[in-house]
Amino acid sequence: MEGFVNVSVRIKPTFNDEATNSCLQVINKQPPILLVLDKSQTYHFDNIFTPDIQQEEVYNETVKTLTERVKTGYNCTVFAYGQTGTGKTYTIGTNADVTINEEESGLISRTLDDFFTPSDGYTETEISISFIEIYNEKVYDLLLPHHALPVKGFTVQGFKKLKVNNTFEALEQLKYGSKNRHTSGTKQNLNSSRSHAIFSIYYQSRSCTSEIESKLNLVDLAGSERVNKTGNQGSSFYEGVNINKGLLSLGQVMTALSTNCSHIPYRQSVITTILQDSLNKKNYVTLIACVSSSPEDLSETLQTLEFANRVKKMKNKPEINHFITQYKKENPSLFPRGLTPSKRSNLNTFETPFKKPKITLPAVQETPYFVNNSAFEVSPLLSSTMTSGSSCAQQNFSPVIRKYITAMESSIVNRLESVIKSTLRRSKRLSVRRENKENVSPRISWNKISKNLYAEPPEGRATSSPLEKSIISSNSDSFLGNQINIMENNNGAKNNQRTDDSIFLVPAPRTKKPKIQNNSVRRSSVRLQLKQHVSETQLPEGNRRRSVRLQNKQTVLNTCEKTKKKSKSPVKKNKTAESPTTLRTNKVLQLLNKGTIKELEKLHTVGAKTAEKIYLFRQLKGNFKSIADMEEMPSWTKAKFEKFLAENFLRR
Ligand SMILES: Nc1ncnc2c1ncn2[C@@H]1O[C@H](COP(=O)(O)OP(=O)(O)OP(=O)(O)O)[C@@H](O)[C@H]1O
Repeated sequence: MEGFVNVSVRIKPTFNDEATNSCLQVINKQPPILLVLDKSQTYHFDNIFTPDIQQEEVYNETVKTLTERVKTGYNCTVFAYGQTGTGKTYTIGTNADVTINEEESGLISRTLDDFFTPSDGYTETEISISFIEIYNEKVYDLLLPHHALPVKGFTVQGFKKLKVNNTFEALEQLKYGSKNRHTSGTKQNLNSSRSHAIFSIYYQSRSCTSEIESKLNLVDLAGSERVNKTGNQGSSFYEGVNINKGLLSLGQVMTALSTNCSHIPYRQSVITTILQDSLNKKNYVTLIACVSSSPEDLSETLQTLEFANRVKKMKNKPEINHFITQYKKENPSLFPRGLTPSKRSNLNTFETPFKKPKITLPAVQETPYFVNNSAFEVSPLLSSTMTSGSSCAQQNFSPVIRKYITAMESSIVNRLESVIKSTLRRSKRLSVRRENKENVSPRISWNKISKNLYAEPPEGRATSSPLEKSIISSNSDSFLGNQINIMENNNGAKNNQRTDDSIFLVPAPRTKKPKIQNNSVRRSSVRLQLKQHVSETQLPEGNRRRSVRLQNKQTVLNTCEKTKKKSKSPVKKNKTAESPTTLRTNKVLQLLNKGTIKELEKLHTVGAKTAEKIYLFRQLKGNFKSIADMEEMPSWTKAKFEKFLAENFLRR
């Protein structure tokens, strides 16, 4: 597939008012060789179109093959390069009068005709077009002329990509865009293009075996010009500078590509930046160099021919943009060798290439799947799927997509069937047991039990939950003792079956630590009493501070003693103020104090480590000071635990 870039030269016809002498001569037709008379220099090109050659022949020799390649998944680009007024716009067909004369219609309209010719076999094709120009190094959308478009990376953002259904629609857009193009009259061309125009045709097709996304760029470059010849001044001069800048960087890119340079200077101008995806060796590139045979234009003609000659040296190895679905893997024999896998990176200027097919499934009636544990009804969709095999059989999808949908559906149906079967088996078992009047134990929802057990009754609720009630009202020793007995029995019999009463498996509640009168309160009361004492002694103003510092130590100690006595005085506990949680925990606590370490470990309310701690407490003849102590323990660190031991037990 490796080959040289296709380069053709088109010589513009000389008109009456121009010189009749020609500086160019075709000395051989096959292979075509062009001789520059004055310089005795020869050039070899793929095609040399003399002035008498018509548009149709130019198309057949240059773009027709590319159209076929685009249809098979290659990206292709055609450039028209040359001096101003040599027929680039005429050749490409980006002029506004494209539809006037069919014979003179350019490459664009002929290419569109080819794309809209119906192809053989079952293929869904979609043709879209875009038409942009680069004027003064800024990109403008000719189909949506407003502001300059931003270029991010190598991609133009926000240009209009229009889907067209026939050549006529596309040509209408071309005509509209051509009118929006920046043109002005120069000495050499009355309707000179002042911008580079890119007309892109996007081809997308889907068939039963493959999906293709590719594009053809037809680029009408602005003419290279010499300021002294064009006589441009002011803004036209500035336009000319930018045109030449773009053309120069294009030449440098081509040279870098032809000499296999590691760095390709794409970013030197906007035209090379946005054509980066087309100006590379992975795509087919065709150059049509338009020249004038007039001796006056000899230097420009030579420059154009030199450029074309450099491009001719560029070797490319086009890669197919064609991606074949899973089907190829399954049926490799159906696919010819040489089709390389898709390279989606080549399509970086495309927007989302394919719209995902919308799968509209028939409306589903809300019908229950399972009724009475023994029989079930299937929804209309499911039943149709299970019987017909595919709900999208009537949909207009390609065979490959249909195949995948069918596979997905069958896997869903299989799963549903297994669920239905298992549910039926279970319901059958239950009904048999009910018939035999067996005790069918309901399933225990541990979350529900824990909620019922530990949830604080909401405000205004008169009674607690049944479980709460039973625990609170029952004798703690007998109730909890029973539970331990049950557990011990179960453990002994290695019976893992849980009962509704095994409430100890529910995690312990965590309640807020009740506020305890701490030292700070005591200290503040001492300070108050000292203040009173000082005011009572009525010391002179100046000595008051000193006297406070020099307070008799005995006075302070006496005050502290009094406060201690006050705080130690028995406080009447309001039993009714204790919440059900506190009561419950107290009862658990009592059990913990009596039980052995094994019993403690069995209770999941505390972890094994905590059980050890509790046991250690007991060994130390300590007792839990409050509920808060026990409740906080699981989260304690070792240091905190040791501190607690030191403060509460070791001092005693
Ligand atoms: N092969 C041709 N046959 C008939 N007329 C031609 C041919 N080539 C060019 N012309 C005419 O020459 C004139 C200039 O051509 P055109 O505008 O295509 O040049 P250009 O290279 O695009 O110039 P510029 O770079 O300034 O835009 C046009 O009127 C066009 O019709």
